[in-house]
Order: sequence, then structure tokens, then C-alpha cells
Amino acid sequence: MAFRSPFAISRRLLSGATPSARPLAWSCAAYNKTQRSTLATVVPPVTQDATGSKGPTAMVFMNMGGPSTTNEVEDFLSRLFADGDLIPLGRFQSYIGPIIARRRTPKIQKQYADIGGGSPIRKWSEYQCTEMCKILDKISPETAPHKPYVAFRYAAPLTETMYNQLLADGFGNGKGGRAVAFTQYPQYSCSTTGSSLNELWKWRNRLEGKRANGEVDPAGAIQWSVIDRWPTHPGLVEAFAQNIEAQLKTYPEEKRDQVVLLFSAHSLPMDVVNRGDPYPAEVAATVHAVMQRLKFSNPYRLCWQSQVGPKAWLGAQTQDTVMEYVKRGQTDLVLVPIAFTSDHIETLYELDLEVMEEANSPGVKRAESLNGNPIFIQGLADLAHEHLQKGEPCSAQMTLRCQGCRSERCLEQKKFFAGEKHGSLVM
Ligand SMILES: C=CC1=C(C)c2cc3[nH]c(cc4nc(cc5[nH]c(cc1n2)c(C)c5CCC(=O)O)C(CCC(=O)O)=C4C)c(C)c3C=C
Ligand code: FES
Ligand SMILES: [Fe+2]
Repeated sequence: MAFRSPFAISRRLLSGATPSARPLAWSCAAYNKTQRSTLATVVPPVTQDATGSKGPTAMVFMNMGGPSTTNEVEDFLSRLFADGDLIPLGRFQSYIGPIIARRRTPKIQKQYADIGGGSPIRKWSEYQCTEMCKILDKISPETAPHKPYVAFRYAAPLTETMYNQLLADGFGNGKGGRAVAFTQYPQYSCSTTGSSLNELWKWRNRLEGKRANGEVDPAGAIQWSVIDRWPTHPGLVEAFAQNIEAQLKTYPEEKRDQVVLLFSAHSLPMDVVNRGDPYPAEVAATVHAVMQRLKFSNPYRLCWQSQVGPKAWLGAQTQDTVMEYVKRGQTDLVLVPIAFTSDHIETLYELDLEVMEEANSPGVKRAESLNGNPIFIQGLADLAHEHLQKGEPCSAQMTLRCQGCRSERCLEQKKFFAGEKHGSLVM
């Protein structure tokens, strides 16, 4: 079965929205024609070739994704509400999920319409991954060429599509090859990165297991490793810090150091927090590292946004925080989205339209998202390079399940990605 490159599909949808004037090598039709057919036969196992390279290496960016057009909103929400790792609805998930998704669709469609007709996450993910791979080819020739892939959890290109593409491109299928699952959530949550890894593990077993009566033959299978978290990586911290500094410069010098920095992250339901999810602590670690880099120049707080439904969620909420400080007379505030690496509905709609409008004060501003920031993309390449050189399957943190976790899926997935070396430690 022939699969179109997920990147080629995106170019059609976004029609010229790619933020680079240069052509994206991996999405170029000519490149696909020549390179893919070659790749399909020559992907070597992870032994060094005559040039000294152990490549090609597939670099797979994992994220939740978003609807590129308003027509995709219902499918996006249906997948999201079908995900028991994100929204556990018990035995009736497959019935209740689609009902909630359908009822929520018009409201969310309107929000995407208001931010320009769709989520920019696909455009940015493809750009960031492609640019990172170009840098990696230069700084890590021993694992070159690096091939960019994107695997989204709830929107195209889905994990299944990406995996089929990997196989079509000559990875796996008895030929081995190395692939890195690189989460684009800097801070680990079982509801985000954990869910993406569960999905990747599922499709690995389904698609590679086809070869030998459902059993995956490890000899010729893709060799996976995982970049599972990077909350304090210097490239991430530097990019955030520079964006904050740029926004602070827009205030008059005499009151610049009195501007309050409000770091804002997507909230988590309290039952997920109490289960022991690592995300709140890792978000706090990012905030602290950024403030350390800024030499604690300004007062700051961390607050939480985008709670959905009637459950208790981690607070204080971003909107309440802004309104409370404005009410107290603190009208110079810089909002800093700290848990996502590109713009999305939470920044473009919730912060820029809802929060800013309600605050109704010119002193309330937002730091730019990382998007195509070259410092950030260089940071991604450095991080990937460090990972490739280390040769570890994942971080030590991956071997621990949450204290309250009862999920067999989490257990098996973690054992798999922790690999031979650390798999026995998973508990
Ligand atoms: C680090 C980021 C995120 C965490 C943690 C997270 C947890 C989480 N989210 C929901 C429910 C929904 N999230 C929705 C959209 C959405 N979520 C994030 C990020 C995180 N979510 C983003 C970036 C987006 C928007 C994507 C885009 O296209 O811009 C939605 C859909 C929108 C809506 O219906 O309001 C839901 C639902 C839960 C329950 C949860 C933790 C368990
Ligand atoms: S819920 Fe955290 S490891 Fe399973
Ligand atoms: Fe969310």
C-alpha cells in the first residue's frame, strides 16, 4: 500500500503557510520519488556503514496535534474523548466519548474559526522537525541522514500513518533501523507524552507484529529510543528567556522590573495530580530555570489554564489570576505559555482573545510562543544529539510508574521503551 508523506499532505492543507522560504526536503515530491525508493531497500541495521554513519535515523516528533481546518474539529475531539489515558470514561468510553465530542464541536469550531480557521500545530511541528534534522545532519554525521516524521495523537498525521510511513520508507520489516520518539511536550504527563507512547507502542505491536503471527521479531524490528522529557534543557530555557526579555523591552524602562511574569500551563485534573503525575513538578522546574536565567529580575507566578468539565483541576486559574492582579492595580503583566512549544488554541484564543479582552488593559501582554525560533530549534538539535550520543533507551524517570497507576498498558509500554537494560526496573 502506498502512503503519501504526511508532510506532503500538510503542505496541501496549509497551502503555502510553511514559514520557510526554502523547500522542505522531506516534503518535496522529487525527493520522495528518488529517496524513498532507495531507502526502502538500503536502510541498514544499526551497524556502521562504509562512510562511518549508523544512519539513517528517524526522528519522530510526538504531540497531540490539532485540527488544521474547522471541518476536522469533530474527528479531533472524537479521538481526544476516546483516549482513556487523557479522559477516562470507563467501560462506556466508546459510546460516551463521541457524544461529548459531537456536543462540543460547534463551540470549539467557532474558537478555531476565530484564530484563523485551524490549529497551526502541524505547520510548526513539521517545520521544527525538518529544520532540526538539517542541523543534526551537520552536528551528528555519525547518525545521518536524519529523517523527520510527525506523529499526532488526535489529528493527522496520526501515529498509525507515521508508522506505516516508516515501514514504507524502509525502516523495520526485517531491516531494523533506528528511530527516536521525541516528545514535544517538554514536561512529562501520563495524559500527554504517556498517552502518545502508549499509542506508539500499540501500533508498533500491530504493524511490526504482522510479520510473525502477531509476534514482533526483535532482530529486524525498528530500534526505538525515547526523549521523554526535557523541562530544563538550556535551549528551551534560553528561547523562553529571550522571548520574555523581548516583551519586557516593550515597557518603559523605569517600570520594566515591576512587570509581573505570569507563567501559564495547561492544567491537570486533581485526581491525575494526586495519582502522582510528574507534570506539575516538571512545569515548575521549567519556570524556575527560566527565572534563574533571567536572574529573578521580576516577580512571577505559575498559574494553570484550560480546565474542561466539572471535576476539580489544579489552580490557580490563569484568567482568575490576571483579573485579580488587574483589580489590585497591577496592570503590567506578561503571560508566558510555558508547557507548549508552538501556538495553539490555548494561546491564540484563550489568552489572546478571552483573557486579554476581559483584562482590557494595554499593559497585559503575552510572550511569543517558540514556533520557528532558531534558538529553540538549535536547542532541539542539541538535545537530540546528546540523546543519540548517549545511547540510552530513555530517561531513568521512565522506569517509575505513578504511585497511583493501575494501568497494565503503562506498565507494558514502559517495559518496552526502557529496553533490555532498564525494562526489569519498571514497577
Ligand atoms: C501540556 C499540555 C497539555 C496537557 C497537560 C493537557 C491535559 C489535558 N487536556 C485535557 C482536555 C482537552 N485538551 C484539549 C485541547 C488541548 N490540550 C492541549 C494541551 C494539553 N492538554 C492543547 C495544546 C490543546 C489545543 C490543541 C490545539 O489545537 O490548539 C481539549 C480540546 C479543546 C476543548 O474541547 O476544550 C480537551 C477536551 C485533559 C482532560 C487533560 C488532562 C487530563
Ligand atoms: S498513569 Fe502515570 S504511569 Fe500510568
Ligand atoms: Fe488539553
